[in-house]
Amino acid sequence: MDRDPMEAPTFTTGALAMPTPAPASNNSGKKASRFRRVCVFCGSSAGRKAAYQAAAVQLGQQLVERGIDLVYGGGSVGLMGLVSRAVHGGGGRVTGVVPRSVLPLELIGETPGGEEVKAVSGMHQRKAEMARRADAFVALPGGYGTLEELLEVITWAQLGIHDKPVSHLTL
Ligand SMILES: C/C(=C\CNc1ncnc2c1ncn2[C@@H]1O[C@H](COP(=O)(O)O)[C@@H](O)[C@H]1O)CO
Repeated sequence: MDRDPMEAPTFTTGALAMPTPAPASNNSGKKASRFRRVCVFCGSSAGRKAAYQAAAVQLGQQLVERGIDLVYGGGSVGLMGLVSRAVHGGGGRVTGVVPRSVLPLELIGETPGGEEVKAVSGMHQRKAEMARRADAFVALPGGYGTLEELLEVITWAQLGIHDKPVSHLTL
């Protein structure tokens, strides 16, 4: 049976799940995680289903809940803006990595104030910088850009360039 598109999904991905059934708490009372910073790949548009937007917000909230910082492509638009605002709004730390050429396209309107924005010279530098800073990767729904980013880190894992967990959420 199809999932109700308005229903927020539950996150049970291996990458973010705790290794033990009874997670310890960190100093702030949040559930502890073995990941300090997670890279989220997602659409620069909001997508057709309300569930995509709900998932972006819920993932951001889950990161904050677990005390995990966010690194992402730095956009204020689409699902990228939703996840970053959810993390920042919840008190989490956000780092956006944006190619200078993409800044005017993806950082527009109300920018996610307070986040660290690292401007880089190109798309490849962005992916390398996000991968360097992250302990794990999660992909949400998106377009070709998201697909390209996800496949790149999968192939880097296959080649042994990194050994960080990669997961994607299908809705
Ligand atoms: C091979 C190179 C570039 C190939 N294209 C992209 N590579 C990486 N990131 C990209 C590319 N095109 C768009 N993006 C970014 O993905 C994000 C999500 O986009 P979506 O299409 O809405 O899913 C967004 O931030 C895009 O800038 C050169 O290395």
